[in-house]
Amino acid sequence: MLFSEDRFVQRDASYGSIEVICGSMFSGKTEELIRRMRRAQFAKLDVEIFKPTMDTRYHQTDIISHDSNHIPSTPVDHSSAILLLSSSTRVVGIDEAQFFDDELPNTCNTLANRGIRVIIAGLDMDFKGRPFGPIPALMAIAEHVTKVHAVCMRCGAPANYSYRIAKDKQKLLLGEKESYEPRCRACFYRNNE
Ligand SMILES: Nc1ncnc2c1ncn2[C@@H]1O[C@H](COP(=O)(O)OP(=O)(O)O)[C@@H](O)[C@H]1O
Ligand SMILES: Cc1cn([C@H]2C[C@H](O)[C@@H](COP(=O)(O)O)O2)c(=O)[nH]c1=O
Ligand SMILES: [Zn+2]
Repeated sequence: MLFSEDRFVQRDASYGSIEVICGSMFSGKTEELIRRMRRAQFAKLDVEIFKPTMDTRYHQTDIISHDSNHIPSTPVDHSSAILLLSSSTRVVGIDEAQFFDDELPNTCNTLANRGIRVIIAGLDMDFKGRPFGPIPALMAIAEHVTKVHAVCMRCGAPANYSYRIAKDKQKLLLGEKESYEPRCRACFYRNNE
């Protein structure tokens, strides 16, 4: 079922909220983030979208999904910049949040306590199946967590792991289908132990 904004409205409008969209690569995190941001724009709310400067796979500024859906964003080096750049904003979106520093949860809390709706998209696990960056802490403090799934490239089941095809072992390796494929638990661990 699609996330519905109507299901959760703060009674005290001086407070906002935190939403996390997480899952494996190709699971539709960016598409879902774009969908929610576009609905906020249709509602004529001021929105700002941020991504980490290091994620330059498709475009210097735009956020672009694997289906070429896109929306403009502001690249930032550190989560503290998001606070400085969000003063007159009602809705803040953050993509590829797994790449941000450990201050991101505090930043998001500060924004939400200023009345801002914060929507975060990011990988919950790295290629080893381990929690990734600030995402687990964000999931803990969020009002809403949406876990989306890709389709396992081996068996067609819902996939929640990002299997790395490339031989590189370092945690950070930007890439797409040439380097990763989504897999279900069985197909991920059967070939990865
Ligand atoms: N194995 C797969 N499972 C699901 N979607 C896939 C797969 N491979 C490619 N896609 C495409 O990826 C799109 C999702 O892209 P995107 O929102 O950028 O995902 P994410 O941000 O989670 O990596 C899907 O709509 C689909 O067209
Ligand atoms: C699993 C994993 C992924 N990455 C990189 C690969 C991509 O550049 C992004 C994820 O992009 P998506 O929008 O979710 O498809 O993260 C990485 O650096 N390390 C990993 O373990
Ligand atoms: Zn599978």
